[in-house]
Amino acid sequence: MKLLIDMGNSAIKWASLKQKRLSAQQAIPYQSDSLDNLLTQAWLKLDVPSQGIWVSNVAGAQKAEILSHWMKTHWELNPTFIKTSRYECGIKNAYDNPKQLGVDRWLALIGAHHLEKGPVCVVDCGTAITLDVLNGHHQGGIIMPGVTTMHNALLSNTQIQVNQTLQDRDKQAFLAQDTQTGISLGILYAVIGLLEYVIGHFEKQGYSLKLILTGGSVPALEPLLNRTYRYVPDLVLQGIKAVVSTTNG
Ligand SMILES: Nc1ncnc2c1ncn2[C@@H]1O[C@H](COP(=O)(O)OP(=O)(O)OP(=O)(O)O)[C@@H](O)[C@H]1O
Ligand SMILES: CC(C)(CO)[C@@H](O)C(=O)NCCC(=O)O
Ligand SMILES: [K+]
Repeated sequence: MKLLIDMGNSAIKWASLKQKRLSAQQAIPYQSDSLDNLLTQAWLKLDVPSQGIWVSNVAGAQKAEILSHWMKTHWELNPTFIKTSRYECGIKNAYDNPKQLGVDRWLALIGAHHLEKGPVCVVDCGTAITLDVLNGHHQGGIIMPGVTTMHNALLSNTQIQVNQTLQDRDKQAFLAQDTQTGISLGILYAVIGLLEYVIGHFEKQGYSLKLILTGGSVPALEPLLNRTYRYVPDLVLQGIKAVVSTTNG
């Protein structure tokens, strides 16, 4: 069994890989409890991933160190931290400095390329929202604050007080008649507007991009999306799977 891990900014996600089959993605938010305790709760009953552990980490060196230490202690194994490269699995990285591109974005692109041939727009709606376009090669991308991040930024820079992060969008008007709805719609429209703007730009040039979505905020955006799309919650893990398959047969 191999263990594939996506360490994001707010949550750690993982799945096992057995004979080319990826198990259902599991996730735990980091929250306030120590990562070491969270890992013990999540993984102590797992089979030892004796065929190897691969990690996409954008959560920093300290979390990586805790993860490595936990694995050494409980499994006597060292994880492989995947690095962004210039070329991988048939894709060329568009960044001037390829290493600067977040490894989660790189792996999501690789995952998307395995799912859909042809031009794709890959959008990861997590703590940050990233958008990357693959049209032949990687064309580059965009980074914006995620849904919760936008919400928190607004509340910490104003005197507005609301209870929930995002409201249910059932039977909502196009424009808001209360504060909570106004914030929810503002944030959701910002994301939808970005998608429309970028995909529209490529359409004007004659390219039809297939939209591939991943990340925790996708369900909140779905009611507003007037395009066909594919929602792939474990896209980063699928990218890791593709990388592992090419390097390990
Ligand atoms: N019900 C919800 N409605 C809206 N947004 C949500 C909801 N649940 C989670 N989210 C968003 O999803 C984010 C978590 O996304 P994800 O599960 O992709 O993990 P992440 O670690 O934050 O992401 P990343 O890997 O991009 O760092 C939260 O920060 C929040 O913005
Ligand atoms: C943008 C995030 C935070 C999204 O998780 C991550 O991919 C990251 O830290 N990227 C480095 C910056 C970049 O991709 O240009
Ligand atoms: K992510």
